[in-house]
Amino acid sequence: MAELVFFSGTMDCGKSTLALQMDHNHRARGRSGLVLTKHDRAGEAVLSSRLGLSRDALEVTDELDFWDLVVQQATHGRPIQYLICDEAQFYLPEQVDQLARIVDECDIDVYAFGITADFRTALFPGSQRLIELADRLEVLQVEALCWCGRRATHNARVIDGHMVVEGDQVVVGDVAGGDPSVVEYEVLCRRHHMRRMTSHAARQQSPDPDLLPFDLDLCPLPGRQPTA
Ligand SMILES: Nc1ncnc2c1ncn2[C@@H]1O[C@H](COP(=O)(O)OP(=O)(O)O)[C@@H](O)[C@H]1O
Ligand SMILES: Cc1cn([C@H]2C[C@H](O)[C@@H](COP(=O)(O)O)O2)c(=O)[nH]c1=O
Repeated sequence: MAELVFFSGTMDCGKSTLALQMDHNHRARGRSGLVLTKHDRAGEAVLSSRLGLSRDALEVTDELDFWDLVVQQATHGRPIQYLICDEAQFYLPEQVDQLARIVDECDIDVYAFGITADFRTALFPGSQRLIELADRLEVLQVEALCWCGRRATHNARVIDGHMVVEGDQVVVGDVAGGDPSVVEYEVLCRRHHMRRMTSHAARQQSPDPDLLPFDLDLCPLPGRQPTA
């Protein structure tokens, strides 16, 4: 029986890599599928992973009707058995409803990949609908880590090293390493997200590089009070 599965996690935890692997494995067994994405960092109509792999994909626009898409494919003699849907947090809730209908009425597997929450910890509308409708939620096994060493569970938006909590929900960007004058993201544990303590801020408080990436709370020094 077909399933709607939502693979989620923070940014940079391997979702797009897994999406490419799943497409590869299904294709290798002769199954026919479609790969879709929306606002990938690498540009339009491409699904890219930070491991260096990428492939062509259909760009999901607000106008796209997934139901019409699979019906069209079938009527043109290209029946679909699975859909890979990356950056699904950006899909409209009604598009997620269409995906659920495709699973139930066409017996097509839908594998969706995306972050659940934005930089303010609010659910993206597409992710909220996926959580409401999915047969299964899968949290990725590879843990992205906060600078302190704990598992990263939240996405921070960072401008000039400082975490911001106001702005548009959707701003396409990457985790640190690019041009620091533009918006970038950093994954943090909840504690440091709530304290707005990015790696930059932590370094300013504790400039000795030997103290990073270890969190003093996790690895206290004798006689020293935790700072972060
Ligand atoms: N140079 C590298 N060597 C090994 N693994 C890497 C390298 N660069 C990135 N990765 C892995 O790729 C993951 C990010 O994969 P990606 O599919 O782009 O993430 P997501 O789609 O969740 O944002 C990182 O968590 C890391 O495990
Ligand atoms: C937290 C957050 C992220 N985004 C954007 C940034 C990236 O372009 C994608 C996530 O991609 P990834 O493959 O999971 O790294 O989402 C955003 O627009 N708004 C946010 O709050």
